[in-house]
Amino acid sequence: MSQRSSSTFENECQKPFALSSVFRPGLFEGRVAIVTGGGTGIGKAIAKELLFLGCTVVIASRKKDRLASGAEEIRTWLTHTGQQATLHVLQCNIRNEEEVKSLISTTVLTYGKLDFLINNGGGQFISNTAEIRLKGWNAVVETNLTGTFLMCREAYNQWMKHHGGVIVNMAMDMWKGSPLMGHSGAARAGVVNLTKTLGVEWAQSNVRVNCVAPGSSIVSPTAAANYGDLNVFDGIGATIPMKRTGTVEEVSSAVCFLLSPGASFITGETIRIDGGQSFYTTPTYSLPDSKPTDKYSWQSCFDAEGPEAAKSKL
Ligand SMILES: CCCCC/C=C/C(=O)SCCNC(=O)CCNC(=O)[C@H](O)C(C)(C)COP(=O)(O)OP(=O)(O)OC[C@H]1O[C@@H](n2cnc3c(N)ncnc32)[C@H](O)[C@@H]1OP(=O)(O)O
Ligand SMILES: NC(=O)C1=CN([C@@H]2O[C@H](COP(=O)(O)OP(=O)(O)OC[C@H]3O[C@@H](n4cnc5c(N)ncnc54)[C@H](OP(=O)(O)O)[C@@H]3O)[C@@H](O)[C@H]2O)C=CC1
Repeated sequence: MSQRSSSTFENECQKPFALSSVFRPGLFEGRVAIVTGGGTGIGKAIAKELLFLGCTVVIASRKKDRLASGAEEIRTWLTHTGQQATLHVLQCNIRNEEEVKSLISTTVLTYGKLDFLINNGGGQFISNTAEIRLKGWNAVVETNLTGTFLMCREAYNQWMKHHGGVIVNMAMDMWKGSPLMGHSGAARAGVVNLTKTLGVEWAQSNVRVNCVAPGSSIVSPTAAANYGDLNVFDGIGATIPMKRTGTVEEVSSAVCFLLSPGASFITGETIRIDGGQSFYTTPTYSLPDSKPTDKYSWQSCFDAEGPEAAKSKL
């Protein structure tokens, strides 16, 4: 079997506009999508790929400046691809119910429909759970779980209930717990569960709801900046069975597959995009040194309590 070397692949990718999707051009022509967090990182890659495939895309997030610079980059890129598609920018904090309602209604009013919702916007900060203040806990849970719920509910009630559609949610590698990201792990586990529920409840409306779960390994400058350390992804590749970090394109193509007719019998599912990391036992969080914890056995109780106490229980 011939094996393409990684350097060949890198060279291909350095031709920035030659390769923009593994899917066929025009696949999403006539479709309308909302991508939250579409101005940066993974969301920006999803927006680009959808546009490349002919979809009209609304990107939405909290910060005007991030949206504006993301949109400028996307438009320049789109021009170079030679493809024509519409990109629309709307400000929205997914934690705010009124803003979410308005994002969906503006999209439906402007473009007459809403086919795809990609709930990519989200995130968290790093902290031992014992040190998380209630405001910080609430901020992360509202962003990742409540924000996803609000977006799904409004997309469904305002459009998809009567017209069908596809939703893709965002989780993370929280399968074995999330040391130092307890708030986000709990919220994303909720998102995975919500995805299953909605997949069942909304099947009757021809709405599919799925989710992607990237490992803590998808390199983007904005994600790194969020942790105040541009090198935060260094060293992570070595802990992954595939021996490398992931790319934003590798998340985007999974999202596009889930949106496509090729996934038309898939709903309620979460796809891991983590190079096998979540199935591998090497911990990314090292436990602090501590003495062995207390063991339970009848003999140890007898030893601890002494023969008289044990006899008195007979
Ligand atoms: C280690 C490698 C990991 C690689 C894997 C990457 C995974 C990813 O998910 S990458 C995505 C990264 N991007 C983001 O996380 C962006 C979105 N995140 C945020 O905006 C914040 O983290 C947020 C969700 C907490 C929302 O922030 P904000 O809008 O400012 O929220 P509030 O003003 O309502 O509340 C802030 C509240 O939260 C606590 N807090 C925030 N940051 C920290 C921090 N760095 N350390 C400790 N606590 C923090 C704090 O309680 C804040 O309230 P105040 O105390 O009043 O400031
Ligand atoms: N990179 C990785 O390794 C992993 C990433 N993820 C998840 O993937 C998603 C994208 O992350 P990534 O691109 O890497 O990082 P980014 O920090 O670049 O993306 C986060 C995006 O979410 C938007 N956002 C955050 N809070 C809100 C909000 N309340 N309302 C609307 N938009 C919001 C941000 O825009 P703005 O600031 O303008 O609001 C930003 O565009 C996130 O949910 C992230 O947690 C999950 C696992 C691993």
